[in-house]
Parts: sequence; structure tokens; C-alpha cells
Amino acid sequence: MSNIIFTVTDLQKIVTLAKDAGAAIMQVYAQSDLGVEVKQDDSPVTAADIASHNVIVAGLNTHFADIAVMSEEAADISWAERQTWQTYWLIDPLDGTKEFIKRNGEFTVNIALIHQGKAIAGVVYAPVLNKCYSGVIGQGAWLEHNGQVSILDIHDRALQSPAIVVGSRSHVSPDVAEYLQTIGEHQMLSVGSSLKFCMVAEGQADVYPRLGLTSEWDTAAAQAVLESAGGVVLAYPAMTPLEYNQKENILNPYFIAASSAWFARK
Ligand SMILES: Nc1ncnc2c1ncn2[C@@H]1O[C@H](COP(=O)(O)O)[C@@H](OP(=O)(O)O)[C@H]1O
Ligand SMILES: [Mg+2]
Repeated sequence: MSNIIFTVTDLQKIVTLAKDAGAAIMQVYAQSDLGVEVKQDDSPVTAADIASHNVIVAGLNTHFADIAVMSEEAADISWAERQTWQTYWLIDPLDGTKEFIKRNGEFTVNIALIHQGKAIAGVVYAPVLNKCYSGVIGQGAWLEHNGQVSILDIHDRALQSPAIVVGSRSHVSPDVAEYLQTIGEHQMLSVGSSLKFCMVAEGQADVYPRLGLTSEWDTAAAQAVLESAGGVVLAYPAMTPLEYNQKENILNPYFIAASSAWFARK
């Protein structure tokens, strides 16, 4: 097992890159034509997804030339090649494309560092909200909001009463509805994109049950933020850690992202 050293200085480079990508997204957001197209899998892509992708890939190639990159917008990489990767960047240049098109601000830039199948560092930037979440496993997690930086730490956080559950705004799943029937009294919030993980990391929600489809780039950066803050992400129902690059198919299993208090509740 080789180790990797990822410092807070390295993280700052990724934060800067995510903000540059966010600025490229906002240039498109300001235009009346968002350049919406439909991809082969029927999901939307816009000129902003591509602009953000280009900024991030150029920056990573400049600062970290020897680390492989996988992006939602450049995902056609053979499993034969990918399975040799020990370490790589996993990017969703614009998560919440449907929210971007609806212009409700609930979309994010996502950059994660994966090492030996685990999300070990991540940055999630929401340009409209002016919030940048970042974290490195074992070193901590931070939120920069309107220029003010705070530490995210939910290691010892108790559950709210009633519990606050957060779910997708645009991708409703019958399996989540069934799960919610089993958890007792709760309040439900609907939010687009990887911001749901960040709300748990911030203590604004207790649990994000995703019993519906996502791809690995949708979750990696925000999982790193949440776990760096003291949260936990487990595949459901296996209750094993959510890992990356373990199989050819890039779809995640169902998962539950929550504070550790959620998993410890009676
Ligand atoms: N049927 C499906 N298959 C794969 N991914 C899906 C999906 N439905 C939603 N997603 C993923 O969910 C993400 C949006 O998350 P949410 O529903 O929490 O807002 C989308 O990201 P993009 O917006 O980057 O395409 C998309 O990748
Ligand atoms: Mg996405």
C-alpha cells in the first residue's frame, strides 16, 4: 500500500480552480441562452458544463501533471486503463445541471482526489450561493461563505429533533419514500446537487438517503468533505464504505450519507 501526501496548500490550489470553474459557469448563467443539449443517456448538458470542465482539466494538468483525470464530460476511459489507477482526480464540472437550467442556484463544481478507491480530498463550490466546501480526510473540513472561513466538524453532533432529512429536488425515488416510512418523525428538505452532503457536513441536515441512481463523479468530492467533517457515507443496504473505481460500471450503489449520530441512533 503506497501512501499519498495531500496538503492544505494542495487543497487551496483546488479551491482556486473550483472558483475559476464557477466563474466560467456564471458567465454562461448570465446569458439568456444556456446552450442546453441532451446527452446520449438523455441527461442535459450545457455550455457551462463544458466551460467548467475545460478550466478544471487545464488547471489540474498544470498543477498535478502526473495524476490521471476522469470527468463526467470526458468519461470514455476504458476499464483496462482505469483499473491501473492508484490515484486520480474525479470531477463533476457542473452537478445539478437541471437546477442550473431552472436557475435556482442549487448547482456545484465538484473536484475529488481518489486514492486506492477512497475519496481522500474534495472541493464543492456553489457559485450562486458563494459557498465553497473543502476537506481532506484526517485533516479537517472547511466552509468559505462570502469570504469567511469556518471549520466544519460534526463528529460529536447530536441528531436534531425531529431529524432533518435532505433529498433530491429533481430526481424523486420511490425507494427513498419507502425508507422514510421506516425512520419515524422527521422534516424533509429538497435540494439539488451534491449540496445535500454539504448540508449534513454543516449540521443543517442529519441524513441524506440516496436510494436512487448516481454516478461516481456525483458523490466523490462531497463525500470527502462530509467524511472530513466527521460524517459517514455507507452503501445501502450493505452498510459498507462507498468506494470508487472498483468496477467497470461507474454507477454508485444506493447509499446513506449522515452524521455518525444517525447511524448510532436506536
Ligand atoms: N437515472 C440516473 N442515472 C444516473 N445518474 C442520475 C440519474 N438520475 C440522477 N442522476 C444524477 O444525479 C445528479 C443530480 O443530483 P440530484 O438529483 O441530487 O440533484 C445528476 O448529476 P448532473 O446534474 O451532473 O447530471 C445525475 O448524474
Ligand atoms: Mg452530477
